[in-house]
Amino acid sequence: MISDDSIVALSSGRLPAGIAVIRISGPKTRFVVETIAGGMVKDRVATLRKLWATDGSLMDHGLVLFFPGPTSFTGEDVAEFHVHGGRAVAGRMLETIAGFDGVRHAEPGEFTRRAFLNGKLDLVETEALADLVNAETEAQRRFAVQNAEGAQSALYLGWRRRLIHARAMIEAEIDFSDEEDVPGSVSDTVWSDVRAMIDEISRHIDGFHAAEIIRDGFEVVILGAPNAGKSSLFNALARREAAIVTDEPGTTRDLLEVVLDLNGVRVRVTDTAGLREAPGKVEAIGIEKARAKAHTADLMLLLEDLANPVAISEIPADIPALRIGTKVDLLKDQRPLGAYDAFISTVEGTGLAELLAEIGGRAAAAIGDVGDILPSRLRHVELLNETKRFLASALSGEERGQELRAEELRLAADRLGRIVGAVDVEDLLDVIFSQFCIGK
Ligand SMILES: Nc1nc2c(c(=O)[nH]1)N(C=O)[C@@H](CNc1ccc(C(=O)N[C@@H](CCC(=O)O)C(=O)O)cc1)CN2
Ligand SMILES: Nc1nc2c(ncn2[C@@H]2O[C@H](COP(=O)(O)OP(=O)(O)OP(=O)(O)O)[C@@H](O)[C@H]2O)c(=O)[nH]1
Ligand SMILES: [Mg+2]
Repeated sequence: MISDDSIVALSSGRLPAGIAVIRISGPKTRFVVETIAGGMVKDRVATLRKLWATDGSLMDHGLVLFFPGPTSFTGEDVAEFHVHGGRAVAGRMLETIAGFDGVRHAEPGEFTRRAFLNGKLDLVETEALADLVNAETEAQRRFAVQNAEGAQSALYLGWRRRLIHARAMIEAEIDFSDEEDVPGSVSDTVWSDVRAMIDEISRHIDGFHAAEIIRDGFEVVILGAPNAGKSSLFNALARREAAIVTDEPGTTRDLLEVVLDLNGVRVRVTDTAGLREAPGKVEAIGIEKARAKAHTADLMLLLEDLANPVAISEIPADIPALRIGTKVDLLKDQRPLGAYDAFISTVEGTGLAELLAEIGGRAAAAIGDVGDILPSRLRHVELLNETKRFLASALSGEERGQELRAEELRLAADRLGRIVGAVDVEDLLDVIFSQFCIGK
């Protein structure tokens, strides 16, 4: 639904700020610029102008930019007013512009929605733009900017092109099947490419967990017996008193979380209740939560007090773990018994930098290599799985005949088209654009 309304919004952040950017898009843009800036400005060049309210009073003195459609961000005429970032200045500008006939305040993501509807961005690029605006870590930014530039879309469009070609080859073979000189090897080539594509898609889907780690963070869970020093390590990693520490076993009951940025990767560290038998009611619930949390971890830190080692039981075996000896300062000259991956003292600060480096290294390894193209939404994974299912069915369906197999190739290509928004996506748009803030 492309409406004729022009839309206006504050596109920059929280006020007050040095500068506020007010953006308008749509057919009324020229008229608005002419009226409030006292005439048009040169296309795509910043021009300093006095900005006049409808009642003839001066609103501000600011920079005006005009981008004529279709060569603008939205594809429509767009203008920007870069004004002083005061609340009253921006407020007066917005109300004045929204007061023009045919101009209204924009909905969240509405500029980007217009860019999508005018073919400036596909759906995957649009989602990546939302990720770019929300990126907090360097890994999130790198990943989002690459996809906003079309890397992920190019992969899906490449597969789609191959399938459209494959289907054309199969259909040509059907049409000419009476003629002797169409070699069977054409369809052999096609089906071996389909098989290769299934492998490529599977490998790509396997990368989803890395994408989730980039977005949600690498999950580190601290586990151990009561008093092992879990909360003390948690506070040292958080660099603040995030958890209560006492010498009473059973101090921590609930899960506590801090988010770290380790070399540009989001890492979430959870402190847990000490694991032990026969605790009180509240602590028992905490211990249950700790055990459940361990199962979703990317890395477990299993803490043992070297002065009083208590190994913990029933820890998930399939999740990577580091066994850490704590309170190494209390050992004096004794050598610790047992195989530990690290020794720490939160009192003296021993081993903490090394532990942090180890966690950071594992988190970096878990997100894969810079430039890897990963599915960035569950939506992509679901459609890729459907694509794969149609391909597998086409590949194994010899007895069903070439027509049906060609149709399955079409359905597979369709699913890829749906990921980038080339086909049948009207129902997705409200969900996707509601992820944006106003002014984007
Ligand atoms: N001031 C300002 N900064 C901004 C934006 C903006 O809208 N305004 N952007 C907004 O997100 C981003 C830049 N993205 C943009 C993308 C396309 C076009 C644009 O005018 N595209 C035309 C012409 C392309 C060309 O000349 O190469 C087009 O696609 O046809 C402008 C900005 C980030 N910084
Ligand atoms: N000497 C020494 N004492 C420590 C060290 N780390 C923690 N402690 C002490 O050990 C006691 C327990 O520490 P916590 O961090 O609360 O232990 P916890 O594992 O969180 O305990 P629960 O929450 O009860 O499961 C406190 O008295 C701490 O001061 C350390 O590195 N050296
Ligand atoms: Mg604790």
